[in-house]
Amino acid sequence: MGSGQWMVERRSSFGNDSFPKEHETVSESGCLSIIVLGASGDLAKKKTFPALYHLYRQGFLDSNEVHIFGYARTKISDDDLRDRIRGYLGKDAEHVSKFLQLIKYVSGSYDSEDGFQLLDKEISQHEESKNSAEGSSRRLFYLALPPSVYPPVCRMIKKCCMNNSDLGGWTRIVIEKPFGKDLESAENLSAQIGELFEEAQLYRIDHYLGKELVQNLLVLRFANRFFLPLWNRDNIANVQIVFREDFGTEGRGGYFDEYGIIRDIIQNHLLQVLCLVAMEKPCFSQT
Ligand SMILES: NC(=O)C1=CN([C@@H]2O[C@H](COP(=O)(O)OP(=O)(O)OC[C@H]3O[C@@H](n4cnc5c(N)ncnc54)[C@H](OP(=O)(O)O)[C@@H]3O)[C@@H](O)[C@H]2O)C=CC1
Ligand SMILES: O=C1O[C@H](COP(=O)(O)O)[C@@H](O)[C@H](O)[C@H]1O
Repeated sequence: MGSGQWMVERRSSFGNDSFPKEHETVSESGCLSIIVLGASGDLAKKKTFPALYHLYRQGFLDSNEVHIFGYARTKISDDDLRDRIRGYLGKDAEHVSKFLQLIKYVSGSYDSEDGFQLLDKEISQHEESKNSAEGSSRRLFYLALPPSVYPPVCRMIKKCCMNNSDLGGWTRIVIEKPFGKDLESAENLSAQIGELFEEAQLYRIDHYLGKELVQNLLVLRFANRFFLPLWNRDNIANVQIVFREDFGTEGRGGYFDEYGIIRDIIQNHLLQVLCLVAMEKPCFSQT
């Protein structure tokens, strides 16, 4: 299947015709607010904040423009959140401390306006303090939350927290896997979120596809002259994909009770790895 055909399929399956217009330019200057919803959780502490820290260390997040907000129901202070994530960031205490000062925590529920109005107030205050006359405001909402709360959270963002600066900018939503429990719930989620945001504002992600080892599987299989002719049923007796964690549930119990570890890992991460191990060479031709 070529890329042209893929676009057509994707439009119909997500029921939304508002893909980015190819030549549309979007302002990438001015104040940037990154809001991590579910900031008290496992994903936020182990992956999201460390990823933001690495972007900061590599110079992609300018402390003159960026502020990071954590949001969740747990009642903790800014410093409590900083203490929770400090140990996951790195060993350079000075840089870690500077990065942590960019983070503010707001507590509130996922389905009522009070918390989101407070969040909007905090973001707006930050924008007012940082914006120059020509700057625009960008708001990136990262949902480090179980899928069951995506719809209420998206409704609250739409109602209370959209960027409406006269100076332009954008509001974007990043959604983690798993995207629902099955086809029906995934389509249901898409329909609900699609009513609130344009497709161009939505980013569905799965961090396994970004792993170097996973990405290298394609190179190993299709660009390596030793493996290319040998990687087939005549030479491979069996394939085992092993997922191991050397720690316990660690606060994920509520989420696992609802979704289950199999849905959490197997139908996305591990099946993707299986596909990369076993699939035919991709066809890159255009249709
Ligand atoms: N952990 C990881 O490494 C990764 C996780 N993911 C995905 O990210 C999402 C969150 O995972 P993770 O952070 O591990 O899970 P957590 O159980 O740690 O949940 C994150 C936060 O969401 C809130 N929460 C948990 N359960 C519920 C619930 N039933 N209803 C409302 N709020 C709830 C809690 O915050 P509070 O109570 O303070 O509001 C919690 O701190 C999942 O969809 C998971 O598949 C994706 C990639 C990696
Ligand atoms: O998506 C998830 O993945 C992590 C494991 O990711 P890894 O990069 O550390 O291998 C898992 O711990 C988490 O429960 C799950 O939601």
